[in-house]
Amino acid sequence: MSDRLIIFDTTLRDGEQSPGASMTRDEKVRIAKALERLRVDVIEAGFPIASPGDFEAVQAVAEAVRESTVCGLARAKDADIDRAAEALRPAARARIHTFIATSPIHMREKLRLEPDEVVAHAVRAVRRARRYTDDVEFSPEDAGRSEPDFLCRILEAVIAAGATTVNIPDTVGYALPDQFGALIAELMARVPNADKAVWSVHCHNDLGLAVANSLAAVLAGARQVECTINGLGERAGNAALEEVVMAVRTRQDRFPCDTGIDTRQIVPCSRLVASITGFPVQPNKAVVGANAFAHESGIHQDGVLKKRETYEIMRAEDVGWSANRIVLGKHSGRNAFRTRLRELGIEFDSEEALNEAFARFKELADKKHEIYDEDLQALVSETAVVTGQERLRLVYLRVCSETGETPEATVTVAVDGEERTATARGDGPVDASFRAIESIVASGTELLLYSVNSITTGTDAQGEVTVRLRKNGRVVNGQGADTDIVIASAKSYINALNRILQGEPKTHPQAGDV
Ligand SMILES: CC(=O)SCCNC(=O)CCNC(=O)[C@H](O)C(C)(C)COP(=O)(O)OP(=O)(O)OC[C@H]1O[C@@H](n2cnc3c(N)ncnc32)[C@H](O)[C@@H]1OP(=O)(O)O
Ligand SMILES: CC(C)C(=O)C(=O)O
Repeated sequence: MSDRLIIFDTTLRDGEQSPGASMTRDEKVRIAKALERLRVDVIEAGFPIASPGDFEAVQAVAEAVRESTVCGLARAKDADIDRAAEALRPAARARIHTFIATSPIHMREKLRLEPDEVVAHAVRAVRRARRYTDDVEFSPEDAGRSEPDFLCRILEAVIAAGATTVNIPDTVGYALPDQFGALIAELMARVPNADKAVWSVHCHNDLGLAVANSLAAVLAGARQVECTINGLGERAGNAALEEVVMAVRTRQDRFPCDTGIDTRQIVPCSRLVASITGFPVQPNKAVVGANAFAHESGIHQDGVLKKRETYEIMRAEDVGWSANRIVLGKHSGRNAFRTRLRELGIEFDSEEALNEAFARFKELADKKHEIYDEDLQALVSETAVVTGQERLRLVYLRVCSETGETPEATVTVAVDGEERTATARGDGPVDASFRAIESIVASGTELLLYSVNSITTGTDAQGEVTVRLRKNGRVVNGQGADTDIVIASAKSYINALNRILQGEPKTHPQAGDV
């Protein structure tokens, strides 16, 4: 049995199925490049038949990624498989992942097919996918609630038809670790041609057991785990990549295999996904939460100072947190700035992008005593968005907020380079600012979500604001960071409006134009 555990990342497909987490094509490419740096083996980039946008995103990821295999999802239908193959054509290594449900309830109530018909669809789909690539994965959806005898039958048939990976999904997060591990062991023992395929698992977190179930499966013999950054995914999410990878690595005394992941890229990748999707990472989240390596109580601090291993089972640096805290300030130069960002896994495409980020860093350093890694990451992800084709830019903001008075905001926005100013009152300083921006841009968008997170601690911490806007059924997220949360809010609002404008004809926004 192989000692390599294949990491199949599905942040861009199942992760995107988290309500509100949809990503643009360019955002998917940025995440895919980060996943490639993380050295994931397979990137599931989307479900090409789902929409023209999903097709283009899979195609763009297939063009951009050279090291990891790029995968597209397809139902057991000819049209889905042909569409996936078309989207994956530019890939250096392409995988088609086809699936059909095998549980009695799904076959009877959803597919309305007899078990024999399900087997026939599965075999036909795998054969068709093999016409396009040698790398074909098959999943019996809802395997966690399927009959083991039927699973054995369909898995033997798809392996004989050419499936090179068979993936056992616990689609509704129903399994328990001992039972799921036993199921994998049973299937691998009973399917006669089991050794012709890699065995994989895909677990959902409805009972908070996705990682535990995945690890139980690996101990039983599975050699691929499907997972997502920060555990994103449909409903309660999928197994978190960072937890699976670090559990296997930390407990090498129990696992007979290891991954090829560059673990130092885990935290930068987690932060990128959080900032693009607008789903912040909870501070107590394992591995990637802000408190994962923080020690608060005296007895723990005393122990760690004497010997780090008394209270730490992993090294913060090994997953991408920095060990040295105060590194950069307003007297630092470009080389220190570039070097620190390189240590965080961030590279600039051009000198212009570096200069743009450096200018923002200097502005921030003037306002803030200490610049933490999290500040830098927020600043760079903001720069990456800003250097795109932005049509609106915040030029000026003044807010007047006084006890007993209605807050008032005056805002100047450059619209395609032309500055416009407006003043508005609101229920609070943020509301007043948004109203002032609206009276300039007249976007007609609906605000679905507004959230503020403190990126670091202290009263001079940067606030990171996420807003979610909807227009004509299209939902976008915007982010902004600043030590002043009203400015961060205005930046995030304008960032979201820029995303709505992206790809639209370049006329000057007037009332209702955005
Ligand atoms: C467990 C998972 O996460 S699977 C992935 C889930 N992700 C998604 O569904 C996101 C993308 N989906 C979509 O955009 C749409 O559902 C589409 C484009 C795939 C299909 O859209 P529509 O054609 O309008 O069908 P709709 O979504 O209403 O229903 C699904 C149909 O696919 C059938 N179906 C579902 N799974 C499969 C399968 N694996 N193989 C074959 N047929 C299937 C259903 O029985 C149903 O058929 P019916 O229309 O004959 O009743
Ligand atoms: C397509 C399959 C693997 C899936 O996402 C699930 O069953 O949850």
